Amino acid sequence: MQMQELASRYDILKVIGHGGFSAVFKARSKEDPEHIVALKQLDFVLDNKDAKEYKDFKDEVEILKQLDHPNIVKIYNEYILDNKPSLEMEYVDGETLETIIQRDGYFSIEDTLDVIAQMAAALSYCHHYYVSGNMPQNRASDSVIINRNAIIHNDINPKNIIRAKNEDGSWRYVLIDFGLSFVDPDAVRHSKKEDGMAEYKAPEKWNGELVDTPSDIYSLGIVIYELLTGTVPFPVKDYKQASEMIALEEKHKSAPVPDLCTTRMEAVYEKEQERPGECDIPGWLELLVQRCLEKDPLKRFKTGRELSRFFYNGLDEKIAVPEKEPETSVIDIDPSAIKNTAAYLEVEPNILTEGQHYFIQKAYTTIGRWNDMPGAVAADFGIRTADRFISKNHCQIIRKRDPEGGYRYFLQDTAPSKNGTFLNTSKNSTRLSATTEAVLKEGDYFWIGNTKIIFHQPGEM
Ligand SMILES: Nc1ncnc2c1ncn2[C@@H]1O[C@H](COP(=O)(O)OP(=O)(O)OP(=O)(O)O)[C@@H](O)[C@H]1O
Repeated sequence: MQMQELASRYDILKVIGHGGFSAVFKARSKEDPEHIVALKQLDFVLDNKDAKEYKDFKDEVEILKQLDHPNIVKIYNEYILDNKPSLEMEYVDGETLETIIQRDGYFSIEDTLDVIAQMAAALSYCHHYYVSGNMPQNRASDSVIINRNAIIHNDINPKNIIRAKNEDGSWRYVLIDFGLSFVDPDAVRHSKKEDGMAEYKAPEKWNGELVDTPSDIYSLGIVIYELLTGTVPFPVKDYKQASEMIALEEKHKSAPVPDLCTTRMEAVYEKEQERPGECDIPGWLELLVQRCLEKDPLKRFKTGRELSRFFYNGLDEKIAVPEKEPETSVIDIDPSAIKNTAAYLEVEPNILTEGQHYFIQKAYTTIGRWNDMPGAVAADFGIRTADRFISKNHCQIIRKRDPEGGYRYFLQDTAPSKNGTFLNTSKNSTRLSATTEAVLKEGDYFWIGNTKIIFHQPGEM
């Protein structure tokens, strides 16, 4: 790589990242040795400096240079060095949220609130930024969408938020990488065709509709969900699989978001190997995430400012949180009507017990006799039975992630139940000890009281 101009201007201190399309360096200006910068240089040789794309890019940089906010990376200048477009910006010394999530799994509530406060401030600033003077046209399909009243980031994801330490030890979260339409051919690929990373991409982007400030709110909502649970609501294993991408599009457009509290409790259990008591996400924060992830952009917070307002009202306990519907349901679903279901339990009907199915959706599913007394503690899976040998809280299924990304399921007796839980035996021969977690495979069955329950795992989603 020829780097004469670059080398004459800067001492390269470190290569921060080098992908297929650009390299980012930590560099020291030779002219001003106090000046440490991040320098992003495209692997793109510019042979025509009058090209329209390059002019647009320069215009965009001119506008982004004006942005001055503690939670937005400061852009200093753009140059052509060794025939390559290069962007000089503030060096943010820290780690991306992606790195932190990969290492730590998920964030505490307190740290998540800190991220939301700072990112809502950043978005509030750019979503209400008044652009004066000459400006590029609003190019809705391009990556940076600039009009007089808003700058849209358009590629919010955990790779583009860096956490740095302030002098007083507190965290500063900084939004980087406004998906400039020219600065990064990779961004062009992402944004012109895909408008940002697929797992963070708002439904209206998939639909090719007008992208506006609520699209950033959706992407930030996915990041908040991921901070709280360690996983995005709609994960993708392989981007190259067309069927996965079609399914992902469908999920963003129409699938309900998996319950935030349940997913967090599973993540806590997986990390701590200890059952969490209550979900620690405040009700108003659940509502905030739901509002960010509304499919219809008109139902989301319109801009960072609206999000911010809701956030501080939540902190001040000024948001009314509706009671959650109880999870236990008496509606029986026929599993054959559902393709590709998650694991479920089938109760074999007998003279005392109704046939039932129950889909396992949580890290712990308690199983016991159906109890409709008001205020009674009910098991997750209440078996409708007159069988008095089944306790109200008899046994449980524990769900754990396996290394391939699927789930494994275990049966455990409840500490111990009065009448025992019997796995894969004729009834009443080998009782599970209360400390055993017996692994379950498709077709395994167990007995509680006089009732047989069959475990099914037809292939996880
Ligand atoms: N201003 C900055 N200060 C410090 N590190 C930065 C700065 N800008 C980018 N980085 C880091 O440099 C690395 C490469 O960044 P870059 O934006 O090119 O890569 P990317 O996010 O992998 O690619 P893409 O832009 O195609 O999504 C990342 O680890 C990023 O966090």
